[in-house]
Amino acid sequence: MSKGKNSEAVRVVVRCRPFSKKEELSACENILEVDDKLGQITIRNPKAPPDEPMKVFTFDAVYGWTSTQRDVYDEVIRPLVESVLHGFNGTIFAYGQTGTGKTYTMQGVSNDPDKRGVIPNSFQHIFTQISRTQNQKYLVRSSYLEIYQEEIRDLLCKDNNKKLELKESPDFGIYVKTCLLS
Ligand SMILES: Nc1ncnc2c1ncn2[C@@H]1O[C@H](COP(=O)(O)OP(=O)(O)OP(=O)(O)O)[C@@H](O)[C@H]1O
Repeated sequence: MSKGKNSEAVRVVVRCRPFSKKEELSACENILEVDDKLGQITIRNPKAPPDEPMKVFTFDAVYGWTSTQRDVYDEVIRPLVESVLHGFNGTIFAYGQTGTGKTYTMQGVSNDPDKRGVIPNSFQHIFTQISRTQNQKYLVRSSYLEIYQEEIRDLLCKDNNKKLELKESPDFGIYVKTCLLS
């Protein structure tokens, strides 16, 4: 049976950011080609001998430097948030080297509606859906943690310098006690 493109349990999506001003000014060379139809990224090694084949990587979806926050939300995030609203679990995380655009994609620019990222767009999506629903109760819980250099901080806590401890319980597994829980 053929599967729809959003039916995989885990989807890996790559987004390539545009050159920064600094990279433009220093005439950095683009070595990537993004094929969003095939979900492929081709990497050209400028130092490789001419007969060496280029490296091609295939993902569930790829987004190039002209992709917008809306493209990413509508095609990748919206279906997952919809399924969460129907009671399924869902996780979105951004992974990548420093400066590659994780914060831009997840958070974006708050004072420009077109540049808002996954977090504000999914909040808007969830609360719009809740406001339109009648005869149904929702419970929305939120936490915002930073893990940096092996230390965990609760960014919703007034004292966000306080380090949280990693704990383990037979009932919940591994957890941290956030400000809301303590
Ligand atoms: N898709 C994009 N379009 C335009 N600008 C982008 C895009 N992605 C990232 N940028 C810009 O590139 C720079 C680096 O991005 P960002 O801070 O999101 O990287 P990061 O992966 O979160 O880095 P770090 O791991 O160091 O926190 C920022 O100036 C950001 O605005």
